[in-house]
Amino acid sequence: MTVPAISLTDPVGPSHAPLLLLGPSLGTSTLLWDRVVPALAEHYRVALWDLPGHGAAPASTDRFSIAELADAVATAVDGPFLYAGVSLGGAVGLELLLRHGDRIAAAAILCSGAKIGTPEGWHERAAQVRAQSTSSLIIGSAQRWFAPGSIERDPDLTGRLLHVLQNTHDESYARCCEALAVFDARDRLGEIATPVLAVWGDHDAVTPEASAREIAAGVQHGEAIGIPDASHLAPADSPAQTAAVLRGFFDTVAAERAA
Ligand SMILES: O=C(O)CC1=CCC(=O)O1
Repeated sequence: MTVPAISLTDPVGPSHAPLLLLGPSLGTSTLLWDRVVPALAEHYRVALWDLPGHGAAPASTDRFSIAELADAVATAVDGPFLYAGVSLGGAVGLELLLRHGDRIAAAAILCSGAKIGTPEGWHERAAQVRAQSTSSLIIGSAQRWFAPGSIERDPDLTGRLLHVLQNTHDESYARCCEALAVFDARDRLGEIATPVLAVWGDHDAVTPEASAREIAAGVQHGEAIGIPDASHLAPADSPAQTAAVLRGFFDTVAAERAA
C-alpha cells in the first residue's frame, strides 16, 4: 500500500483546547480556511492538512483512495480530535468516522457528499488535467466554487485560491479525481455513531442540499444546515457564518457529552 503524502500545519490556539482538524477541497489548500481560522482558534487548537500535491504537501503519483487519505490524516495527529472538511475533505471526514471514529468527538462535513459526482466525470477531469494541466480548470472552477458576489467581495482570497489550483501538481490532482471516482460511503453511513453536522451552501450545484441531507439522515446522530450566501467553498464565501455554524455544533456536542 502507498501512503498518500499529506501535510499538516502546527496547531494554533489555546494549548489546552480540543484539537480541531480542518480539511480542504480538491484543488485548494489550507488557504480555504484562512478567513475562518482566527475565529475558531479562539476556542480550539486548529490544525489544517493539505492534499497530496496541493499547497504544502509533496506530490503523490501512485494511486490512493479516500480511505488511505483518512488513514494518513489520522496517523499525522495524536489522540482525539474534532474534524471539519470541505467536499473531498468532507469525504475524508466520512472515512475518518468509519475507520477512526473512536478518536473523533464530532465532525462537520461541509459542501460534500457520501458520493460526489460520477465516476465518468472524475475520469474525464483526470484526463483533462493530465493533458492540459490544472490551468485548464480555472474558469470552470471559479464558477463552481464561489457564490455570486464573492469574487468582488474578496478578490484577494478568491484569486489566491485559484492560484493554488493553478499551482497544484497535475498528477496528484488527477489521482484525487480517481479516488473520488470510486468513493461511495452511502451504504456505510449507518455505521457512523459520532455526531455529524452536514452543511450545504445554498448556491452549490456540485453537492447541493440533498447531499447534506443524505449524510445527516444516514448517520446515527446527524443534522443538516444550509448557509444562504455560500456556494461550494463555504469557508471562503461565508467565513463568519461558517465559523458560527461550526462553533455552535461543536459546543452543543461538548455540552451534551458533559451533561
Ligand atoms: O468540481 C470542483 O472543483 C469541486 C469539488 C468537487 C470535489 C471537491 O473536493 O471539490
